[in-house]
Amino acid sequence: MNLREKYGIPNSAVITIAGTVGVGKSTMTTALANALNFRTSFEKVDTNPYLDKFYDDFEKWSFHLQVYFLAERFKEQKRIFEYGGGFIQDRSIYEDTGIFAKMHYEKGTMSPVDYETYKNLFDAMVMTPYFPHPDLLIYLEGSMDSILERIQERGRPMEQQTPVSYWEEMHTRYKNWIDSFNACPVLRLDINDYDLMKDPECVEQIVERIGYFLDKTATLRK
Ligand SMILES: Nc1ncnc2c1ncn2[C@@H]1O[C@H](COP(=O)(O)OP(=O)(O)O)[C@@H](O)[C@H]1O
Ligand SMILES: Nc1ncnc2c1ncn2[C@H]1C[C@H](O)[C@@H](COP(=O)(O)O)O1
Repeated sequence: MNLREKYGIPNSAVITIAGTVGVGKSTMTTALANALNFRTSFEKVDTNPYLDKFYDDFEKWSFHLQVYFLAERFKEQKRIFEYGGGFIQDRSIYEDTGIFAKMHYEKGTMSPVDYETYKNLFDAMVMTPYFPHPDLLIYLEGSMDSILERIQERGRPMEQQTPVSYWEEMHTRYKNWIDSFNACPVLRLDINDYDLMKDPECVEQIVERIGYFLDKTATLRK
C-alpha cells in the first residue's frame, strides 16, 4: 500500500504550499509529490522574463510581474483542473495579491492605479464561484534567521542583493496574512519540526498529518 492510500488521501486532492521566499516550499512540493505520487505545479523562476528586472527596479516592473504571475498561475490552475486534481502546488495564487501586490502598493512601489487594475483582474479571475480552491493549504513557518540562511544558501543573486528589510517586511506580512486567511483549510508546519534534507523519511509523518487533517475537515463540513 502506498502512503496516499495508507493515510486515506483522495487521489483528486489539490494541496498548495504557502510561505515566504526561501522557507522551503519547492523542497516540500517535490517531497510530497513523490510520496503521494502526485503531479507538481512549480513557479518557474528561471524563465520568468520580469523577475530580474523587478528586483533591479520594483517601481518600474511590479505591475508587469504581478500580471505575469497571475497569468502563469491561472494557466496552472486550468491544467490542475483538466487533470482532475492530484497535485502539489508550489505557492498559492492568494499570496500574489495578499502578500506581494499589497506590499508593493503599500510601500509605494506599485502605483494606486496599477494596484486597482491588478486587483480587479485578480478578483474577476479568482474570487468567483467558478474558481476551485485547493483542498488544503500547507503553511510553512520559520524564524527570520533560518529563512535568511536559506535564501543565502540557495544563492539567487537577485534575492541576495535585496535588502534584509524586504524579507523582514514580507515575514511580518505573512504572519498577519495567514492568521486571517480563510479561502480553504490550513495546516501549519514549523520548519524546525521536520528536515526533508537530512531525513527524507520524515515525509511520512507529514503525509499522516495531511491525511488526519483532510479527514477532520471533511467531517466538519458534513
Ligand atoms: N528542511 C530543510 N533544511 C535545510 N535546508 C532546506 C530545507 N528545505 C529547504 N532547504 C533549503 O532552503 C533553500 C530554499 O528552499 P526552497 O524549497 O527553494 O524554498 P522556497 O521554494 O520556499 O523558496 C534551498 O537552498 C533548500 O535546499
Ligand atoms: N507575486 C509575486 N510578486 C513578486 N515576487 C514574487 C511573486 N511571487 C514570487 N515572487 C518571487 C519571490 C522569489 O524571488 C521568486 C520565487 O519565489 P519562491 O518563494 O522562492 O518560490 O519569485
